[in-house]
Amino acid sequence: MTVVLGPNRYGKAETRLVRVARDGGVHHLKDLSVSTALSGDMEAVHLTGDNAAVLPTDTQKNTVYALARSRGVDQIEDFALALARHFVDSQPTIHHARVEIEEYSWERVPPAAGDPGRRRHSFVRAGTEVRTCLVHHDASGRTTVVSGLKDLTVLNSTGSEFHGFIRDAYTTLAPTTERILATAVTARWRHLSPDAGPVGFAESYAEARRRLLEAFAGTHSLSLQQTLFAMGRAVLAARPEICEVRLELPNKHHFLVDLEPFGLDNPDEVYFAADRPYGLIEGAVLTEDAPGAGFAWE
Ligand SMILES: O=c1[nH]c(=O)c2[nH]c(=O)[nH]c2[nH]1
Repeated sequence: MTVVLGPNRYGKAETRLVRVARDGGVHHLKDLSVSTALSGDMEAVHLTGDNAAVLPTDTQKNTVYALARSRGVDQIEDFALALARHFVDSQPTIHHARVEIEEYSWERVPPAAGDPGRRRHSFVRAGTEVRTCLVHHDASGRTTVVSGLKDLTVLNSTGSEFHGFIRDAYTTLAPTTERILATAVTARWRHLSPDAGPVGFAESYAEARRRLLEAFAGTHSLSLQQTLFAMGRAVLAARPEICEVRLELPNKHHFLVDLEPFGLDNPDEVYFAADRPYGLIEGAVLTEDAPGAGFAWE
């Protein structure tokens, strides 16, 4: 039997980077988790242990910190692109770089009563929402950028129905014209080009996020699948720099509690927020002319 080496990559996962930009006495915070993965001429290291082509994962981690200092960190997509290009362009044995970044957002602590000055260096974590990006760059100059977010938890307390579904021998679910619809959105969107056009990644991200929220809130939902498509379509309709949106929407079920044993009615008021199992609705929404994704999602 002959065996051969298949696809492989290696890197440093989840390098935690906090950067404080000091603008006089006013500080700005970036809080990131950066994962790098490289591939290229890696037959020898796998087959014989010859490390001559290997840029150590420790060096990859150091590069994250060094570039944070030498070029700063603004939009995570731009930072990921700089890292990916650095690895591929500086090392002949590295043919492909994959850089994935998560950004945790912080808000300023509000000013105290009677102290109108804004807080200059005190922050509070802004919820659980995480901004994400995934960048690929290879030695032939192909570059892809996927932006996104995860753990964006949203809830509509009305405007959601679910009925007309298949009923078989195992179906017990009652059709409903009134339910809570709640989900923790994971959304990722593929850019047509690695520079986000003239708007830049800051505005592109803010607007895509806004369209997702508007579509979730503004869709009278007959299913979470319908809401998923409406959310993806809303982003694509508003953002010409984006050609594909992929969504993962866990259905965070809220069950009306039966209060009859206690002599109480329950007119859509008291719910049990179930933890698991949960429905998981996943889908991609693309423009008709979206170019092939290549390695963008890998
Ligand atoms: O929006 C929904 N889609 C489903 O496919 C489904 N299945 C289910 O049990 N509840 C729901 N809700």
